[in-house]
Amino acid sequence: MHKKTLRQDMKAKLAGMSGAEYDAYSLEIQQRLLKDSSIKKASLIGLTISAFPEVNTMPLIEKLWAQGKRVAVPKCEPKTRAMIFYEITSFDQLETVYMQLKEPIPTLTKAVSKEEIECLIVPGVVFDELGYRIGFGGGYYDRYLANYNGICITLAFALQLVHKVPTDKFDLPVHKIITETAVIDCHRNRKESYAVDENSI
Ligand SMILES: Nc1nc2c(c(=O)[nH]1)N(C=O)[C@@H](CNc1ccc(C(=O)N[C@@H](CCC(=O)O)C(=O)O)cc1)CN2
Ligand SMILES: Nc1ncnc2c1ncn2[C@@H]1O[C@H](COP(=O)(O)OP(=O)(O)OP(=O)(O)O)[C@@H](O)[C@H]1O
Repeated sequence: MHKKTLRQDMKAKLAGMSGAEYDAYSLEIQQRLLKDSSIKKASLIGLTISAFPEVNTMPLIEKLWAQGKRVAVPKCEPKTRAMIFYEITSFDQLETVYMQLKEPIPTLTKAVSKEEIECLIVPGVVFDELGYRIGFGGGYYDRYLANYNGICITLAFALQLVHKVPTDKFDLPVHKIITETAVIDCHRNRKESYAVDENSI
């Protein structure tokens, strides 16, 4: 199925989730993430300010701050489709300027380089167990990840997983996907799937 159709179908499915499910699953995903070694090790984490029905990241950000971690969120550059991450220490440092997305106010925050971000929480709409994803179609993360060397984790509701996401050559998979029911080691799944491919030749 085409990326665009998969994206639209999933958005419709997500819209059918109840508020109670959204809250309970988001909390479960947050708790699983906070137990994960990649997050425990990281001192600067890059993530987005979620917009419903994305897994709620606002309570997560508060938890990260409470644990003494630094948090950086992206600002989009629509002309070039680039993103710059800025460290925020309060939700008062956010504004809505682009699409209904909350972004950091550059005059109140400090830009952080890609190399400083040890763990990046990557958003998206549809995912598979190898870590491939379909985002909102801006290509922002495909570009950002092209020369990113840290750990990439996605937070998703279990219903956002499909058997296989169609991929283009610029698509880069995440290392792990955390849902309310599982922590999926996509990196390992890819290694195993390549091994199966080789054995079948
Ligand atoms: N909460 C959250 N913040 C995020 C993302 C996200 O997925 N979630 N992003 C993740 O990347 C970036 C913003 N992504 C965007 C992706 C597409 C469009 C956009 O303009 N979409 C057009 C169609 C695409 C086009 O014009 O070619 C549209 O919907 O009309 C805007 C922002 C950064 N911030
Ligand atoms: N590394 C790249 N360099 C240049 N263009 C790219 C790159 N990656 C993706 N693109 C372009 O961006 C557009 C959007 O790609 P795609 O539909 O895969 O986005 P997405 O994965 O849904 O979005 P996002 O990465 O923002 O979550 C495509 O037209 C693609 O050609």
